[in-house]
Amino acid sequence: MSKDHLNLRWNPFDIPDEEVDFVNGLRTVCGAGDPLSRNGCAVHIYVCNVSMTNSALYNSDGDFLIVPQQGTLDITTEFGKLCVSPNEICVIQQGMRFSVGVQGPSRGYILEVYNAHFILPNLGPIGANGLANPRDFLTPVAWYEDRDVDGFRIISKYQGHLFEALQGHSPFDVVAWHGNYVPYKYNLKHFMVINATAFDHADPSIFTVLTCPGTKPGVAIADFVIFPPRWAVQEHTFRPPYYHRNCMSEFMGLIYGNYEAKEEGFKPGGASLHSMMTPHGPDVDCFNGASTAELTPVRVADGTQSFMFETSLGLGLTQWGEETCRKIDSDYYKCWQGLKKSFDLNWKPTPKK
Ligand SMILES: O=C(O)Cc1cc(O)ccc1O
Ligand SMILES: [Fe+2]
Repeated sequence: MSKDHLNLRWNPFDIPDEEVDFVNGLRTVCGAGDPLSRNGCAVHIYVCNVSMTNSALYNSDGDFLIVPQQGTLDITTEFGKLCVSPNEICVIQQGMRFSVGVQGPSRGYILEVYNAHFILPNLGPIGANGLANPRDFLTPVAWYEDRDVDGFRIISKYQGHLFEALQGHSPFDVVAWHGNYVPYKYNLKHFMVINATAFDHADPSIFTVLTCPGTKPGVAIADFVIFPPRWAVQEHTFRPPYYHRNCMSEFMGLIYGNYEAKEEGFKPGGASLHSMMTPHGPDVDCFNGASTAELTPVRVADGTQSFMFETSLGLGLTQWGEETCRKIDSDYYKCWQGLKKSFDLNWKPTPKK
């Protein structure tokens, strides 16, 4: 494997012209571990343009966190209906039957976890409220249909493969439910952003919406992190993401707009992967702009929404992610090539007021 395989960028994944529904349009990009030992995660893309009809999917392997990027999803579940638009996300847990309706060309990202359910991160010193607040998560109200169907397809994703059984009626015949094992949705605009207000760039874990914990305390199987519209006010700081290498694998996607560290090249519906311990950071334009900008309070990321699936596991690419999709941007590494050495022995910091 050559070095440029460790930092990768994908151009937007194609939505096919021929009719494809949500299940047939599922593609796995990368992953770690496996569902047999209930340890690991996977990143999938869905691209589709027609609704699932007389069919339902359930995931025997783990939980799905679905991030629509284009097109609203009308999801019918055994618990009722969820309408999920871009900039909203939903979680459909292991075993729940669901059917996805779409209104046209649709695309999005899915984070699947095998170990445990997603939870809100511990707030630690943040205290009682902040980040994604529990009050903003919505669960469906019960909805049912009593519909006989000649051959309703029940599809199970089991050990990474799809299996199918036919039954004579719609599975969405549950008239009521109680308990808390239920799918939910969340609108990212409700995220209460907390960030550095004096100096330094905070670890993006401060933007964690949901996390799937692993067995080592504080180490996640996967975090869902967003880069929401916010103020940047830090002084004496290079404000964009720092250049770093770290112990996590970072898969990023873009719902709309631009990502501040890569205004060019990272496009909505595309993706990037910065692999564990592989150096990365802002592109040369971002570096040059932020190195000379006056550090007054400024808005960051208005009209945009990027996100990261971050995992403590190593992410291995599938054949589809690496080759079949034909979306890998082989010039990605060039975004850093114009970075010049800027060490100056005689430079002195401006004294603090
Ligand atoms: O652009 C990235 O790769 C994601 C990222 C953002 C940030 O603010 C700090 C670290 C980091 O990896
Ligand atoms: Fe990073």
